[in-house]
Amino acid sequence: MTNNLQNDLLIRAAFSQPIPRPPVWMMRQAGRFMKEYWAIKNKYSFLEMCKTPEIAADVTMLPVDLLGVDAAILFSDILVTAEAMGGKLSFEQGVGPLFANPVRTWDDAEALRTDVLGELQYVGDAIRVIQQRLQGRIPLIGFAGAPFTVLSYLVEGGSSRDFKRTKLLLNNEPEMAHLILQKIADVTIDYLNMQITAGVNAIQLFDSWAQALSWNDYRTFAHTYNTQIISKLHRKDIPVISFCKGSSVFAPLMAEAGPDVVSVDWNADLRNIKDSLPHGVAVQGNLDPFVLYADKKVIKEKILYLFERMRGQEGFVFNLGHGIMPDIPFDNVKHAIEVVKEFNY
Ligand SMILES: Cc1c2[nH]c(c1CCC(=O)O)Cc1[nH]c(c(CCC(=O)O)c1C)Cc1[nH]c(c(CCC(=O)O)c1C)Cc1[nH]c(c(C)c1CCC(=O)O)C2
Repeated sequence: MTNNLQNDLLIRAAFSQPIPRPPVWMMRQAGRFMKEYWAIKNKYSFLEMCKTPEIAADVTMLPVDLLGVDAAILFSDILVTAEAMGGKLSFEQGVGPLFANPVRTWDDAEALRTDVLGELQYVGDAIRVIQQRLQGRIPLIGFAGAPFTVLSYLVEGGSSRDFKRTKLLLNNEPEMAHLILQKIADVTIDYLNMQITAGVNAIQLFDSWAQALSWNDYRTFAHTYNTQIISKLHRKDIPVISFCKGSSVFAPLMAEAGPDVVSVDWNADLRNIKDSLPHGVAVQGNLDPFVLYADKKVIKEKILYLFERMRGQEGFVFNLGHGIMPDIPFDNVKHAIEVVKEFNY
């Protein structure tokens, strides 16, 4: 495989090639647990940060410069596609994302736009600025939200604990759900291909809340669309990582959708998941992020336990089972990354 990266551990691990140690990056590695993030966040709104390429690049680079991770992830959000489609999106401090015009009727669903790449050009611009800063040191991961998870925010109007309205829609009005899901899938395909053209080195698809679904509903309302998206990416040598909370259960279906890597939450034993997947599908994960609140000695032990379980396995990317929480001590995150980087099989 050829690429011009100085550190291509992530790419090699994603394609299940031999590597001296697992690569490390962490979901939500650019965020509120860093005081340097707050220095920027106190001056701009979250969406302003996402939409100003220089600022998005500054934030993307924070964990690269301060933590020494093996991959950068674009600073953006999974909900920018839904905003471009017509959702009136805001992020309220302490509340999370809100859509002022939730999708509740057939008319709302039909009004969602799909020809929206023009409105997402700021993301391509940010990718180009970030790649100038990275200078090929490490890969840049682009990403998008998967249709089911994005639909849940559009329908609920924001975050939800039980996904009651979303499930009511899937159960009572499946055709309307499919209309919305297909529109989000179409936008996501264009959007990820645009990120690839702009220069990302890997892609992660976030279906964060798929755990809410039954197996059958996951297949009908999530898997179908994720499969479509992954099959329509102009991947060339760009690996695709598929993430959901619930991957401990849904990993077999996730692998069937055709990604290079399945990102696993912290419930399952990672080795058992790896062994259950078809040969050549890599895994990413799966430290419980709450371990990062613990003493440094404990953090190290839990990481080394995971590495022992994965000994002899190609196709392993170290990550958390879900994102870093905002109040996790920075020093603990840094310690975890150092433990991984000092490791050698
Ligand atoms: C579900 C989801 C969202 N966004 C995302 C997901 C999938 C990952 C996951 O399951 O956690 C993905 C995401 N969001 C953000 C990134 C940037 C890259 C990274 O560092 O990982 C990524 C990859 C920045 C962000 N996205 C958000 C922030 C916080 C904004 C702030 O500073 O207030 C950041 C840094 C806001 C956001 N965005 C979202 C929520 C629910 C919230 C509010 C809750 C929270 O704050 O954690 C939607």
